[in-house]
Amino acid sequence: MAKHLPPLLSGSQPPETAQTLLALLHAQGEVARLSERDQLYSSLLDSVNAVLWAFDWETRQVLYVSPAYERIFGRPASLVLADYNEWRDSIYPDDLDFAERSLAQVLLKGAVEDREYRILNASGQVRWLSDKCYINQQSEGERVIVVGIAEDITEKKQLEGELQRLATTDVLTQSSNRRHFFECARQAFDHAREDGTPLAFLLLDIDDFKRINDSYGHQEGDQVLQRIADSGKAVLRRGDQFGRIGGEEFAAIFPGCNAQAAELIAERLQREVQRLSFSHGEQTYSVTVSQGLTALTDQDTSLDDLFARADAAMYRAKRQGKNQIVHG
Ligand SMILES: Nc1nc2c(ncn2[C@@H]2O[C@H](COP(=O)(O)OP(=O)(O)OP(=O)(O)O)[C@@H](O)[C@H]2O)c(=O)[nH]1
Repeated sequence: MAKHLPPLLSGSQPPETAQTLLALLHAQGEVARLSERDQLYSSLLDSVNAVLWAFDWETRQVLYVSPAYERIFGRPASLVLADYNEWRDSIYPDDLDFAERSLAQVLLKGAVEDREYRILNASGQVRWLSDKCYINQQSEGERVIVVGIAEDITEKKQLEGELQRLATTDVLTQSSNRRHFFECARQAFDHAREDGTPLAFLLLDIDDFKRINDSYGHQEGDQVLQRIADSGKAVLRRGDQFGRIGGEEFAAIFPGCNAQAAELIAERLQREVQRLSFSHGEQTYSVTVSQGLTALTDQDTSLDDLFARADAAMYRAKRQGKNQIVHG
């Protein structure tokens, strides 16, 4: 038979002590929940590879940096909280102007999301940051707080650089590939036309390359291509562009260079290639190249004009006995 238990508390309201007890239990639960949430927030902040930050625009004071600051910058957070210049001084000198100007734009735009700059961390390592920032001002007249998220994108940048290198480089010779060479050459052509500056264009083709392949094998042929490309790169000046544009055909573009100056470079390259010595087993051999050279004229309307003249000149060099430079 069911027993009827006496009511724990009589009347509709619990006595005062019980109310206090309930309130305490409730508060304890709240505290536990809050500390759980706190732990969750701080472990989230810790795990992202980004610094969340807040900055008082008027007083130039950093109000908050999340734990990733110490990991990415390699410096104690207390220092940047005491002095904003800690952050400024970490910025890679070439990027400081951009970092400051783009931060100031947040006042006009409310948000600046395309800020990428480099920092030097405490051990002198360069790191790339994507530092987005936003105005956090509720109403007119309130102090301006800028908040931001500075993500470490160093690995992404390195990957982008590697992809860019792969997309623009000829795998065998590590010189520019055809597409990239002509892209750069077209830009150089446009600049030369705009600025009225000289420009020279060169085509180079290895002589009797088929015979090298047939006599010594394709791998040997590849080595010849690599060493000729190395000679090309060594002879060129900074700002010149050198590329492999076909099987055994290379091209170079010389911005700011007239026909005479380009001729000197082509002659140097011709000598460099003649000096190269190759060996296959007991045999040693050398190679020669034919070059077609031309310079920009007032009548040229596109890079194709220069290319056509250099190409015709190069074939003349072949017909005239190879191992020579012909002007077109
Ligand atoms: N090893 C190697 N050979 C290549 C590569 N690309 C093209 N070739 C070879 O380059 C040779 C070009 O031969 P041809 O166009 O007849 O020219 P050539 O023998 O140099 O004759 P000339 O241009 O008249 O001096 C061919 O045998 C191609 O197979 C490459 O990446 N590696």
